Amino acid sequence: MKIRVIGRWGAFPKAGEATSGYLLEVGNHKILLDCGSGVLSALQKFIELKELTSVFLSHRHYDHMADLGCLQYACLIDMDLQRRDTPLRLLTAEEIEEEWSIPVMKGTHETGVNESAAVTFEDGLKLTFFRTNHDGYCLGVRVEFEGKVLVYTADTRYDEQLVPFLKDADLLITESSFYAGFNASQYGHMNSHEAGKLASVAAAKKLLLSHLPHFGDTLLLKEEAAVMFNGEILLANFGMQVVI
Ligand SMILES: Nc1ccn([C@@H]2O[C@H](COP(=O)(O)O)[C@@H](O)[C@H]2O)c(=O)n1
Repeated sequence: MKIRVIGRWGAFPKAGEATSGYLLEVGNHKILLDCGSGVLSALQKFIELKELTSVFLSHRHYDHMADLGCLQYACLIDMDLQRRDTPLRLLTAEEIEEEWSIPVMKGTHETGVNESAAVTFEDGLKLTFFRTNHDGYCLGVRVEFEGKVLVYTADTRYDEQLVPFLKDADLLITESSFYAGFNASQYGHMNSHEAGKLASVAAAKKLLLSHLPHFGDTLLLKEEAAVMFNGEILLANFGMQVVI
């Protein structure tokens, strides 16, 4: 499994970068985990959009799905120009409140997902979803393939109820929206200590800190998380690829 950081910022993108987006390449799949602001442009530095096979949307906050509409247009154009023969599969966290629906368009096909259903592909790739502790309906995803495990928590408060879904991940991607000591929970998020603690309690092998704050020295996040987690810690950087 290969995972590349396409967008690493919370809330809004820094100049020339993007908010949440991670490209997962596994078997014949190219799956985008979240499609925040700036992701569509940044993604094309690495692949052509017609190569994408699926997109997982954790929740319907702009920093996780702002570029979805334009991605749908790209798929429509690629279908019309016969550059894409299969519609892009959108795996979207079911929005209980149904405040936003995703338009039906040629080139994309939506499948609502929730915490009680897994998606299994023919080659054995399995995606299992779990509800996180965020404001609104937000799902994390556990990806399993040929004995390797990747977990992406998306947005969440620190919550040990998540641990069974994170257990023994070869790579755990968590948010680290604030610095140690800050009450991140009030905003539905985690600070760096909490990210490290979650990785430790879940016995993750490697931790990738992302969904970063727009203030302070983000290098500190890694040092702070290391107080709570003894394993390898990576701080998300644009274009960084991790192989597990
Ligand atoms: N006082 C605040 C409030 C929020 N943030 C950040 O804004 C983002 C909000 O994103 P949601 O996913 O909760 O919609 C998030 O990155 C928060 O950390 C902040 O920095 N300060």
